[in-house]
Parts: sequence; C-alpha cells; structure tokens
Amino acid sequence: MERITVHDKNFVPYLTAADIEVKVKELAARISADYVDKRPLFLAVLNGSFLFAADVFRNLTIEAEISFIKLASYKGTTSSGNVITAIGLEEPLFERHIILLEDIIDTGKTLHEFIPQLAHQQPASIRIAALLTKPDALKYPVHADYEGFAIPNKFVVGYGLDYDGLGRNIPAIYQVEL
Ligand SMILES: O=P(O)(O)OC[C@H]1O[C@H](OP(=O)(O)OP(=O)(O)O)[C@H](O)[C@@H]1O
Ligand SMILES: Nc1nc2[nH]cnc2c(=O)[nH]1
Repeated sequence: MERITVHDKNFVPYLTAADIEVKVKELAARISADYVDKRPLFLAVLNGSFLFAADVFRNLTIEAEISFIKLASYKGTTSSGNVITAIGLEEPLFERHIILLEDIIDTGKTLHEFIPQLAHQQPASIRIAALLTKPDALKYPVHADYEGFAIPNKFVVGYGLDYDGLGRNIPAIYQVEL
C-alpha cells in the first residue's frame, strides 16, 4: 500500500483490508457465541461505523436486529454539560441485549455521555464493540467489551472513518503522517 493524501494531509498505511476482515470475522464469531438465543439489538453509531456495522452484522450466525442511530450533541441545562440525543432510536430497549457498534473510541466522551441515556430504558445488558480504540487518548471510563485494534494516539482515516468528510470509502485504514 502507498501513502495517500486526503485534503491537505498525508496518510500512511496502517491496517490492510485483509487485517480488518480477519478481525471483524473474529469479533462476529465471539459475539455470536456470547449471544446465542439472546436476539441482541445492535445499535450502530453513524456515520463512521456504517461499514464496520455492516461487516460485523453479515458475519453473525445468530438471530439479531440492528438499528442505525445518529448522535447529536447540544448544550444541556444540567451541570454535567452537554446532552447527547439519539436520532433514529425507535425500538423499545426494555429488557433487550444491546450491543453498541462504534468505529472508534478516542476520548470516550461520546459513549460516556450516551450510555446513561440508554441505561435509562432498562435494557437487559449493554456492551460495546469498537473496531478501534486509542488507549492513550482515553479520558472517560469507557471500555470496549469487543475490541478490534488498540491503536496509537494518531488520527486515522478509511473504512468508514473520515477526515473532514473524505476518506470513508477507502477500504484500508491509514494513519496521519506527522
Ligand atoms: O471517543 P470520542 O472522543 O467521543 O470519539 C469517538 C467518536 O468520534 C467519531 O465520530 P465523529 O464525531 O467523528 O462523527 P462521524 O462518525 O459522523 O464521523 C466516532 O465515530 C465516535 O462516535
Ligand atoms: N477519522 C477519525 N475520526 C475520529 N474520531 C475520533 N478519533 C478519530 C480518528 O482518529 N479518525
């Protein structure tokens, strides 16, 4: 793989499409084994997770449902600051087994703010599947139950992840060249 340019930045190859495929199949197999007869509801957090979600979901061997949600952040009136709402979350979550699908956990802020709102609906369980995590960037106590790759604290693009709108269609993952 060659280095690529997206907007004004150069990126170097980091994970090949084959690396990603192997890992995604591994995660789908683990999840399938853990959720036999539980009919989990996957919630894919848009936009970045759309490819990861599709690839995990198509490799499941169990009964499962999926819904795609978009998180919107606005300044809340509570002392805790921002409030995150989910657009497109129609299903009742009560007593459901929920698996959040994320392309990346960076600081952890998004899921840290969102999960309490899911918990409010009293699902049977909530777990997180994240293709990428950045342990050195983590600022909030968010833990991926199913983790693809723990990566260095460098900006990445490809396989759903964008740099200012571009790069989501690149089948591999590239890391910014500093
Ligand atoms: O752990 P955090 O620091 O909160 O970062 C992770 C979030 O950032 C990305 O979304 P982004 O806001 O870039 O939106 P997008 O998925 O629509 O590109 C990613 O999909 C996560 O939702
Ligand atoms: N594209 C992209 N989006 C992110 N959101 C949080 N971290 C990242 C990252 O490294 N790359």
